[in-house]
Amino acid sequence: MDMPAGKPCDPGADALSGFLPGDSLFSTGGAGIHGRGCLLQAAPREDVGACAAHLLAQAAELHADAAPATARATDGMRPLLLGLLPYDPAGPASAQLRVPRCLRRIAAPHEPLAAPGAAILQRREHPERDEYERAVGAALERLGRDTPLRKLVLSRTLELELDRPLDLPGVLARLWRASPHGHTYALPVSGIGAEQDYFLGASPELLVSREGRRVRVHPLAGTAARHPDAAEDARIAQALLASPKDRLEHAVVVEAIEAVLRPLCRTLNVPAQPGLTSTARLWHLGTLIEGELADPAISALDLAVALHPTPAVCGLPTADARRAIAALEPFERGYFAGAVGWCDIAGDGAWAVAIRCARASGRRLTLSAGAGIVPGSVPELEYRETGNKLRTILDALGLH
Ligand SMILES: C=C(O[C@H]1C=CC=C(C(=O)O)[C@@H]1O)C(=O)O
Repeated sequence: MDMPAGKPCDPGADALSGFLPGDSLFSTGGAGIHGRGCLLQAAPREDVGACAAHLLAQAAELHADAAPATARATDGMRPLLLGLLPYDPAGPASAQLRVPRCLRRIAAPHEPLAAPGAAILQRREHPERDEYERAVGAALERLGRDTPLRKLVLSRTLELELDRPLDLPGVLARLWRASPHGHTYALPVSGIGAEQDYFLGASPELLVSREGRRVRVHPLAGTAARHPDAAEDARIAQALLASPKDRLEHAVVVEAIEAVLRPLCRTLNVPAQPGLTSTARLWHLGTLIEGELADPAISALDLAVALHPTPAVCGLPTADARRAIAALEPFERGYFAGAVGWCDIAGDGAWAVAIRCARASGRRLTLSAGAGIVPGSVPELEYRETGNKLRTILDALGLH
């Protein structure tokens, strides 16, 4: 096992130019954590929280043994892990927890970034448009029946083969620049060295953050495509805020989150009305929920595990929605619609909903996006909405 301070960690002066195969990234707003290599890792199937606590305790011991050089190797940060939780804890993808060998804080890239210039050799939508729209129709039928199901999220994928391997540092820099208020992330998911598969993206949605007792959650649900004309863009945003269908889609998410957090918090503020959040391409309804933990031993990762999957990516009731999704989606979600983030040894951390993402394997990428279906959803519009969500990654690749 490599010691954390054995080698100096000098990934390069520029924010992401020194990003190497095996490195990890998670950013919130303008500040990022860049992890170099891997000191310890685990792929727990069950009890992710306990496994993380054990991993961090081991890391702390190693850090203590290498005390004088530790501050240099970890940029003064406490031992922390970067992690990825799959959408389905019982599915084939297992949770990934890794304590990087070295850590450093990095800032968002500020130079204008050239488009990567990759071209698409092959593209395949899975499911294809007709099949996706039929699945939305079938979901609407289920919602209309006498069932407890109130919402489910249906997704689709876009598989691409590029003419060259993905320029990961370049794409991450472009994702981060285009999502200055979101969470840009990249974690290795399998393979070794240059052959490493990555799960990457730029999520606008905070699943949960914890700092001491302070907890924040910022669920998003309800979407409209932005418009280049400012007046029209503002009109679209107001129409979204007033849309009963989108308000319902959003309210279901807030209700589920409140039900999880209320028993864990001694105070909890849940605004009665959603606000608006924007990305480069989309408007979303969002509600910032803030609270104070009753028990400070509950870590950011424990909270992420408790909340995941929210109805922003699954549905309500969760078990019914999960079953309906499994019946209607013809693919395995893997890490899409999971959670990605970090947690340190004090239990502080931040986790984003793993959306606006792709799994990359050399020249091959699988992009995924979903849309919340409630009574009143229109299959064609949900297809278009998922297309707009896929553009987060396509824009970063310089593709259309
Ligand atoms: C499931 C996704 O987005 C979620 C987050 C914001 C808005 C959503 C919506 O309006 O459907 C989704 O709940 C995705 O981007 O794949």
